[in-house]
Amino acid sequence: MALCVILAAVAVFNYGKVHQIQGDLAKRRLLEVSLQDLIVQSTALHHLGNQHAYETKLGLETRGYSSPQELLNQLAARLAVIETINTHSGLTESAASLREHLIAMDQQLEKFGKPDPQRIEFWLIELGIFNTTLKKHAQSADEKVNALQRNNLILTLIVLVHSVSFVSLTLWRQSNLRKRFAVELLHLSNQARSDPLTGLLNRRGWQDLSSAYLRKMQRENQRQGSVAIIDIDYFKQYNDTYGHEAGDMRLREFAETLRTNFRPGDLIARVGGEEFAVLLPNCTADDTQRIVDRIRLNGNCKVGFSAGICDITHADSIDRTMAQADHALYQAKNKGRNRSCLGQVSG
Ligand SMILES: Nc1nc2c(ncn2[C@@H]2O[C@H](COP(=O)(O)OP(=O)(O)OP(=O)(O)O)[C@@H](O)[C@H]2O)c(=O)[nH]1
Repeated sequence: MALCVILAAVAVFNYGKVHQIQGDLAKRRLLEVSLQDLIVQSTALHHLGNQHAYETKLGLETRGYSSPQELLNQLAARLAVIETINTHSGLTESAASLREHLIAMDQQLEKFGKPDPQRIEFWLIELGIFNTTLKKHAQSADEKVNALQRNNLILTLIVLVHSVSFVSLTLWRQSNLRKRFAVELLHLSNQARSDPLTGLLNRRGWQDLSSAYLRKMQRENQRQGSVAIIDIDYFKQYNDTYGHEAGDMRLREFAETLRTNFRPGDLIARVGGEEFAVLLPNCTADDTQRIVDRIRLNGNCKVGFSAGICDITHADSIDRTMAQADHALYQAKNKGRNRSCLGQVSG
């Protein structure tokens, strides 16, 4: 970024220089035009050196001058313009020399009625030198402007490439940060919804997802679905006999048993210490009871448990369904445990 700023500053400086040189160029054009005028007017000078007065007169008249003095006056006026515009020292010297010749010609004209032909030659030679010097100056100024413009183009391209790269990099970093943030957020929200001991949903996850399931069922007008609340029997006794760590191990094993015996689409959660809840979409309470009993009676299940099961067909909230299933669980416990009971759905 710092490099970009430096390059941009150099480019601005260069533009300033180009601007200044272009101002000089405008002055040069004016100088060139004035010099061309001077060259054109100087062709009449030849006639001032003529032997015959009538040739001089004719030569001057055909170029629009009424007298030799008028021609010299015109030359003096053009030279004054050149002297005013001129800024280069080399050209100033030539202009001064031209002025000297002009003064000498003027004096000769006054004294002898016409300037010395040799002086006229000197004037023309000096004019040629002035012209050549001006062209050289013009060429070097053009080269300078071209070089500066080329440098500026390169600088502009570098600044542009840097700026585009900088903006792209910033956008890429931002999008990466956003993605990481989203993943982090998802991870945190998953953590907040899962039970660290068993990896199943916790009570909060159960609340969120079972309510969402229920809303989906109502939206799609599904008529079937059930909830089972499963509670391990005499778990306090197990804990007291084998210790809390062994109890944890049993809970993990039990969670795994539930995970393998229910379908992937069923919602399984640990909603209390040794209490689990399962939501089975598209499954009636009778079918759920059959599944639950099969698990209960299966030799792989190392703990006994009781279950309360309830249909959610007509339920308007998950809490109401849970209350019914809980009531059925209470009955199962009361009837001696290690069994399942169906709950009645009211309304
Ligand atoms: N190891 C372990 N035990 C837990 C955990 N959470 C709750 N418990 C224990 O589970 C036991 C539950 O006891 P109770 O509510 O009396 O239930 P129970 O002994 O299973 O009796 P019933 O349900 O009536 O058959 C208590 O001893 C709790 O300390 C846990 O995360 N790990």
